[in-house]
Amino acid sequence: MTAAPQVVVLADSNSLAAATAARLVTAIIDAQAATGSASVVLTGGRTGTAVLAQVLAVPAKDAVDWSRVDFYWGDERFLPAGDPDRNETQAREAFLDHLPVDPARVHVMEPSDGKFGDDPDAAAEAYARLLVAKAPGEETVPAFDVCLLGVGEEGHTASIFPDSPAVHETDRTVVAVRDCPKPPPTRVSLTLPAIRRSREVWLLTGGESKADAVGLALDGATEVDIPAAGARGRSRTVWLLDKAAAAKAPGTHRA
Ligand SMILES: O=C(O)[C@H](O)[C@@H](O)[C@H](O)[C@H](O)COP(=O)(O)O
Repeated sequence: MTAAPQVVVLADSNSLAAATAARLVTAIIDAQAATGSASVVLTGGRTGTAVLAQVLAVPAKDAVDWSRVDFYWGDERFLPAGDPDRNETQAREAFLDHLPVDPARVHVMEPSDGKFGDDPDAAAEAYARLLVAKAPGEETVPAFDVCLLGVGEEGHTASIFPDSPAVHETDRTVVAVRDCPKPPPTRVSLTLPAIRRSREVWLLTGGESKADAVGLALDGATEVDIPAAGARGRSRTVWLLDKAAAAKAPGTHRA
C-alpha cells in the first residue's frame, strides 16, 4: 500500500489553481530532467480546467519542453468532437492551444462522432489499446508522472461513481460509463487500477460542497463508497484543497 495521502490546503480556489499549476510545471520539469519526457493525465471539471489555465501564468513554464509531454485524459464526456462540454475542448482552450505541444502526444479519448461513432465501449477499448502501446514492457498502462483528478460532491473521481460498475472494475483499464449522475450521462473513464499505475496522483477540489466527500475519503472510506479514496499514486498521493473543501479533513494543516 502506498504512503498516506499528503494534504495541502490553500486559502481559496484561486490560490488552489495557481499553486497546483506551479506544482505541475515543476513536476514536469523534474520528470523531463530525469527521463527526457513527461506524462500527465488531465482532468475535466472547473477546478482541473482552472489549473490548466493558470499554467500559462507560471514563469517557469518556459523551462518545459512542451513537445516532449504526453497528455492523456482521466475521463471524457462522450460527446461530438469540439463540443464545449468535452474535457478535451476545455483543455485545448485553457492550455493546450497556447503551448507548443506535439499534437501526436495529445492522446484524446474518441468523441461520439469519431472513429467508432456512437459506441463508447469501442472508444474505451481503443484507449485501452493506446495505453498498452505507450506502456513499458508487459505493462498495460504507462507510469504516468502526474495524474490530475477532480472530486465530486458524492466522492466520484474521473467518471468513477460510488458503487458503480466502474468502481468495481478490477481488470479493464478504460471503461464506458452510462447513466452518469453528473451530466452528460455517457462517458469514457480510466478505472482505479489504471489510475493507480501513476507515479503521483493529485486530487484537486475546492468549495464546501466537497467537504463531506473529502473528509470521508481521508478518513478511511472505502473506494466503493468514495471512489476518490481509491485514487492512489505509487509513490505519492496529494490532495490539493481550498479551506472550504478541507473543512472536514482529519488533522489538516491549513496553509
Ligand atoms: O468530466 C468530469 O466531469 C470530471 O472528470 C469530473 O471527475 C470532475 O473532475 C469532478 O466532477 C469535479 O468537477 P468540478 O471541479 O467542476 O467540481
